[in-house]
Amino acid sequence: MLVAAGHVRLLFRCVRHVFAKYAVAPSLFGAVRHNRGIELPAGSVRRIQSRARSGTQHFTTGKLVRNGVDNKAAVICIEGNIASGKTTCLEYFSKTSNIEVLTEPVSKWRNVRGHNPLALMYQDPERWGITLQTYVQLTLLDRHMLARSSPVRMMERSIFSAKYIFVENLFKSGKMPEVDYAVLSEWFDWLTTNISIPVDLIVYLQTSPQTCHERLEQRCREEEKVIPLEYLESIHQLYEDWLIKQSSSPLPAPVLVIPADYDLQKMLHQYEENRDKILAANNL
Ligand SMILES: Nc1ncnc2c1ncn2[C@@H]1O[C@H](COP(=O)(O)OP(=O)(O)O)[C@@H](O)[C@H]1O
Ligand SMILES: O=c1ccn([C@H]2C[C@H](O)[C@@H](COP(=O)(O)O)O2)c(=O)[nH]1
Repeated sequence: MLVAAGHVRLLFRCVRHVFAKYAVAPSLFGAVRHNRGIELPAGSVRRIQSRARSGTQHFTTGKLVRNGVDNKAAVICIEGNIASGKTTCLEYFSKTSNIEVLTEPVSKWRNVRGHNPLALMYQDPERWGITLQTYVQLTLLDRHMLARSSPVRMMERSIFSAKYIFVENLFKSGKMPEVDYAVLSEWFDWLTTNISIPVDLIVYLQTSPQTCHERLEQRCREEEKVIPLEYLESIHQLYEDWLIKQSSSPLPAPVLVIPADYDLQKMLHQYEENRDKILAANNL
């Protein structure tokens, strides 16, 4: 009971953080509605009247969007299993001008005010899964809502994979209590219904779990030393169901699959070969 109350308090703190950062609550509710939309001071969040892009499923009428965000910029999410090579891929494209690269905020997940929710989750997922995933959801939402500085944004993972892969995995494996799953799901549904989170293309780095296991050991991140091959197999299966079979959760954007079991040199070649397809997201 006490644990559940603590989670609710944490969730309220999270949404207050988002609203405070983007000044949504006072300015939104104090806003005046005109025929052309809502007028708000610069830097605040506004509701947009419509947004539809061909090739994507998102129609964002009436959703919150941060003022000053250029909705014409393309957003490409790099998805894949743990240690599949997402950061390495982003590093490669970061050398291209006009591409803004946002890596996952893992450093925050390892240190929030002196606490390490990533390590806690791996030590005791039943207790700390909701704590980590609440913070992952908040920090990824923050990434999605950052004002864009280039015509193309590439970001590592998304609020969608946090929910459809990692939260689902914790719940389906019996490591997340049903009440925690229900609360996280309600949050996710509210956020994605009310806030504009456009994604134009998903690039899926498709690896075997064995490859990821080897790369994980090579990377040697302290918190991840306890990850067994079976964990990577579960995450792999969820990714395949979502992005290849397209049978589990809704797709926020079209998917480009890049086989990623190859060595680094071949991967860089693959990225170059797919560069035009990836950057074509800018013209959708
Ligand atoms: N194609 C590759 N072949 C071999 N090792 C790789 C390859 N791509 C990445 N690595 C290494 O594997 C580890 C995980 O890669 P990383 O890009 O951090 O994965 P992710 O961001 O998906 O977790 C790192 O040590 C990285 O140097
Ligand atoms: O929603 C999430 C997203 C990520 N994680 C974990 C998985 C890894 O241990 C780290 C970072 O992932 P990378 O694939 O190495 O970038 O965070 C999670 O538990 N939940």
